[in-house]
Amino acid sequence: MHPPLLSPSLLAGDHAHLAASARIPANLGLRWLHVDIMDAHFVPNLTFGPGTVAALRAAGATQFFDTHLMLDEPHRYVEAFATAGASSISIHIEPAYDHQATLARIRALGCQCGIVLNPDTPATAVEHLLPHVDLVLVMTVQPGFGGQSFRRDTLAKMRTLADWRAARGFRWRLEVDGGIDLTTAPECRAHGADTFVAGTAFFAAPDKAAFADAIARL
Ligand SMILES: O=C(CO)[C@@H](O)[C@H](O)COP(=O)(O)O
Repeated sequence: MHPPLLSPSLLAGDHAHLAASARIPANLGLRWLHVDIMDAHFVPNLTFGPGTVAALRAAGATQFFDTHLMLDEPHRYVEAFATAGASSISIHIEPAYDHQATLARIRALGCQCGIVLNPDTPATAVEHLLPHVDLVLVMTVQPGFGGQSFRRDTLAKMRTLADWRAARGFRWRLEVDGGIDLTTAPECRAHGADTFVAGTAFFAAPDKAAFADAIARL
């Protein structure tokens, strides 16, 4: 299992001042930033596009952009996000497209690649892709909005994936996203997760350094 890593979600930042929001975790020494891309089709919300990612880079953001595409047709946009400055690009298993070819394309573009499962999607749905990814993201809420409650029924799926990783010698990160705070992150850690996306809990924390330290100590 990798050491714990916090990936603060920009979705909970100040959308009128995204570059300033991106600097908050960077100034604490946090290397990752989670960037949620929504298309109002796969999820009922709209957020950022490749132009936002490029603008954040132009404004000086240097952290690892952990880019989560919540799109019906992610294969049409991976090039745009790679060119804009994504570091990793994660795509969902649920829509129908060529997942394996899209993951390979993401790597060919020089990014890390991840596969994402909604809360009700079983681990078996991504089993065939596990040799081909750098990250597996287990959604712990139905994607689309920040500020939702963590779903404990996803813990067993984390354990299954973590057991497969250990038994089969995979090196990917196991990331969790949705309702992650200082109560739910330890539960996920106990079920094999190593990468923790936190939006509301991070940006609302009065002492963000203490929040980051608590995750680092898991
Ligand atoms: O992908 C998503 C929501 O769809 C997440 O990345 C949220 O940004 C997490 O927000 P919190 O649950 O931590 O507020």
